[in-house]
Amino acid sequence: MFDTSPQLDCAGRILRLDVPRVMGIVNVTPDSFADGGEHATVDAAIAHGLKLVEEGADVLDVGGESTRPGADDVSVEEELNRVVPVIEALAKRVPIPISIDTSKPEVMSAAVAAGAGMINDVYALRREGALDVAAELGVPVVLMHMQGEPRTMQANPQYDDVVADVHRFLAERIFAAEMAGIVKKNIVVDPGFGFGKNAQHNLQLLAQLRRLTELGVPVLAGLSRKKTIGELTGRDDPHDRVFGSVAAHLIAAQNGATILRVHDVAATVDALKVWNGVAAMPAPRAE
Ligand SMILES: Nc1nc2ncc(COP(=O)(O)OP(=O)(O)O)nc2c(=O)[nH]1
Repeated sequence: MFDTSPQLDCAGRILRLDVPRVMGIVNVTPDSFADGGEHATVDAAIAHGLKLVEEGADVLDVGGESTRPGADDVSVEEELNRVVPVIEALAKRVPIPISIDTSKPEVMSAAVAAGAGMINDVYALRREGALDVAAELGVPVVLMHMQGEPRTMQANPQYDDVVADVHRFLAERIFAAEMAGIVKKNIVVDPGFGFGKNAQHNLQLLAQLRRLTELGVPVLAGLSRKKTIGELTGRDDPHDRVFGSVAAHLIAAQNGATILRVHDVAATVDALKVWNGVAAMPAPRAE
């Protein structure tokens, strides 16, 4: 019997989506909100990536520019200097797919040449040239919703209906990607928790995440250590938001997400082992 569950071919490295998978975050940045500066050097980032693989990550997401509210822009050259050596080294040393977290077409190309097999773009390929470059590279792409720009997006986000608005945006970006030549089986969508959303918006999106699975592509959820988790738990320090983040990602998995983007891989992997244990149980017999 052939396994018909969805999977992503990330430049030859397969990311199976038969069960929720864990994307480990490797921020090669001095200013990321949750772990800024902790893995900012090439060597530290490589070591961190190897640690996340040890902990059970199914894919690594390497990023060289913080997208937190108010973050400074990073030049193409600086971003390349941060991520390319890390991707090159990790691609040689780990068997799992590596994704590049960038919105710059030049960085997408260089990262894939260095061994990345997936593009994760918080701008959903809206930057000049990004759609064409992503189509040319032919690797899976994550299209994420953001309202506004990182610098200003949290000022006062407004929606008529955040779930419907995000759903509509992602449907439009899927269409744009397909028109550019990206095949639908290579597309993942992401509601963009915290990107132009307040806590209520984030919780509505999490509660109704299954609506996004109607788009017919895998859903990625990234709530790890984010402000909404802090507000709900009262944990001001992002490092103290592990338990809340794990709870949020289990709910995302329960609501249809099959890629979870996390800082705390070991904790999330253990939580998913419990979740998978229950999910594997036979459905209740009809009365
Ligand atoms: N697809 C996707 N990509 C993302 N990239 C960065 C961040 C922000 O989190 P982090 O990388 O931890 O922080 P920073 O952007 O400050 O480096 N969140 C997402 C997300 O929710 N979805």
